[in-house]
Amino acid sequence: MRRLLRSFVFAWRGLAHLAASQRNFRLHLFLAAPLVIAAAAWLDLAVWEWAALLLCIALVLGLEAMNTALEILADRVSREHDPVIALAKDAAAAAVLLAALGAAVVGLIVFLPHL
Ligand SMILES: Nc1ncnc2c1ncn2[C@@H]1O[C@H](COP(=O)(O)OP(=O)(O)OP(=O)(O)O)[C@@H](O)[C@H]1O
Repeated sequence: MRRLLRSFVFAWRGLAHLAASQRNFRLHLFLAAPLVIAAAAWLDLAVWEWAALLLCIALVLGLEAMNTALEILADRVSREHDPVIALAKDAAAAAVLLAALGAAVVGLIVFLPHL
């Protein structure tokens, strides 16, 4: 039980760091996600629609977090210009982009019929 609690503390610390240091993460967490949730509540969406939207929010935020983790590690490995680090960072950025595009498509599929 104490181990589980410690894991939550570490994860919470990670969230606090992301919110304090990453502009994109802040935008998703404090602007995009609340807007989507407010619109979903206003439109009285079905359970599956809520599930799809919440999953998208979690996916985008989670991949933003992983992208930041990789950037931090890459910067610790080398601050010099390195084509391999560029590949790794670009791939992580692509993961975020793909999730954001998928979330946008899901948003259109869910919201358009209600509007
Ligand atoms: N050490 C490096 N060597 C080579 N290319 C790099 C290096 N660091 C960053 N880059 C290039 O710059 C891009 C942006 O990297 P950076 O670490 O500045 O991320 P960022 O601007 O903070 O991105 P994000 O908005 O996703 O947080 C990378 O995708 C990569 O193409």
